[in-house]
Amino acid sequence: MVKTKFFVDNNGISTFVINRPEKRNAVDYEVMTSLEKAISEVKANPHIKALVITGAGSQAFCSGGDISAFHALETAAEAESMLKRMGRILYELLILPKPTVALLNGTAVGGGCEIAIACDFRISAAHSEFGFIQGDLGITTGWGGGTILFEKLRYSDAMEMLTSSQIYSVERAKQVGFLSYVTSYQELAMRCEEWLLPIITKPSAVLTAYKQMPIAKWSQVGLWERMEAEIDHCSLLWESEEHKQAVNNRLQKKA
Ligand SMILES: CC[C@@H](C(=O)O)C(=O)SCCNC(=O)CCNC(=O)[C@H](O)C(C)(C)COP(=O)(O)OP(=O)(O)OC[C@H]1O[C@@H](n2cnc3c(N)ncnc32)[C@H](O)[C@@H]1OP(=O)(O)O
Repeated sequence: MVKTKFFVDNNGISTFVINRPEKRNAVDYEVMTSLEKAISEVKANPHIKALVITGAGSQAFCSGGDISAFHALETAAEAESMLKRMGRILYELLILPKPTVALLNGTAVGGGCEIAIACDFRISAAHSEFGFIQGDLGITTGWGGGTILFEKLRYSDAMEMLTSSQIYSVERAKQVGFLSYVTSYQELAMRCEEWLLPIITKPSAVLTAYKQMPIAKWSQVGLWERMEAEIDHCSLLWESEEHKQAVNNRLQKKA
């Protein structure tokens, strides 16, 4: 089965689907490569007005990094190369000069929440749940998503979401500003299109100009450098006994 899909509709809305429902749409190297390519295509293709990222099935949007695949990364240096690669992809997604939507068809945890927060909007199915659960694994966010969360949510809300590792319902996630809109799973695709319609019917130059406003700020405040610092911290924690034990427990389904 192909691990990702990418298509563009007649309105210029492109959709990237992580297609690993049996692994709750976990991100491995193949998924990373496809996402990297899709972002480049969206940036370069003048017919594409927006990018939607979603997951296959109704159970998960994305369960973060593929812990079976990344379990093999033992040292801080080994972890850093994977984390930095995905961090750069999320930075490119963040600064894409076109509107982006995380279409949350199900639960997002760990790096899944990092992908979601790198998008401009988060539209969710009513049954989804969200958690920056990295703290329970003895690490921090490692793809730069913590830094992005602090940019997009109120300080105390971002701080609580990250440090508590709690699972948020859609109600709570909407309350803290993590979500833009909630609908039923059945209506998700249709509502997303409706949501995007007043946006994608504007000239591309207008959309790009608006997107440039936060991008200029992020460049001034050295956002990428701050994401790199986050990645460095996570890499160091990666080689801790606490992290290795937590991942082993999860792989053996003890936690
Ligand atoms: C590495 C980067 C780092 C970052 O920088 O942020 C991270 O992303 S850390 C976070 C890593 N992710 C996790 O630890 C999440 C683990 N998964 C779960 O907590 C749960 O699966 C779920 C997402 C809450 C869904 O629960 P549920 O619907 O009950 O499914 P199962 O738990 O039964 O899983 C089904 C199936 O999928 C496999 N799976 C799930 N998540 C991952 C994953 N992240 N990597 C690899 N495989 C995953 C799980 O092992 C099951 O497989 P089988 O046993 O073969 O059926």
